[in-house]
Amino acid sequence: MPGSGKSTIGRYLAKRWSMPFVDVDVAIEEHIGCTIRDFFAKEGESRFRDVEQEVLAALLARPEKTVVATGGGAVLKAENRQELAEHAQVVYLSASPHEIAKRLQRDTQRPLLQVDNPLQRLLDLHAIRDPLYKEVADFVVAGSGLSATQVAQRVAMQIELGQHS
Ligand SMILES: Nc1ncnc2c1ncn2[C@@H]1O[C@H](COP(=O)(O)OP(=O)(O)OP(=O)(O)O)[C@@H](O)[C@H]1O
Ligand SMILES: O=C(O)C1=C[C@@H](O)[C@@H](O)[C@H](O)C1
Ligand SMILES: [Mg+2]
Repeated sequence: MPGSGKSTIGRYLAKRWSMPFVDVDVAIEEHIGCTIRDFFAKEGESRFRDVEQEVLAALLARPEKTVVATGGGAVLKAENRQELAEHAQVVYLSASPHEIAKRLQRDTQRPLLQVDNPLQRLLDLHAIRDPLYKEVADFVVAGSGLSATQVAQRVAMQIELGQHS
């Protein structure tokens, strides 16, 4: 979900494993040459999703092991879910819409949440996406009530356990 901690936790994991970290949102902004917010306003969400698919596929094709923070909506396209399942270990950072709304109270950068009732928007997004996140994830780490560092440690433990079993 937007605000679930993908960028924060992704950076922590990359440091822990001495791997490169790529935030797909940042890679997209480099590719389009403006902010995602402006791109949404100018070109619309559908065009954004096409660019997101292109950038994500290119990142997943990299031979180097990399920690990737996807955009929150990457799972909406079946092609992205397929690519993720095939080329990555996927972690779903689950967090309740109420907790995310609290974290992002002062945020102005996430275009989907610039609405009168961001909590309702998060509840709607969660209802649509939760099954898709679960479909594509190798495992789910529940983040509500935990600090970002605690969540990152749980994710690291799950992945490291998987690699030694
Ligand atoms: N487990 C956590 N507990 C409390 N705050 C957190 C936690 N995880 C992340 N945060 C805070 O929530 C905010 C959003 O986190 P972050 O930017 O990492 O989310 P994101 O999933 O990358 O969002 P987006 O999909 O919009 O890119 C940040 O201010 C971050 O410090
Ligand atoms: O949840 C979403 O659909 C989005 C999340 C962000 O990471 C960006 O990819 C963009 O703002 C769309
Ligand atoms: Mg992010």
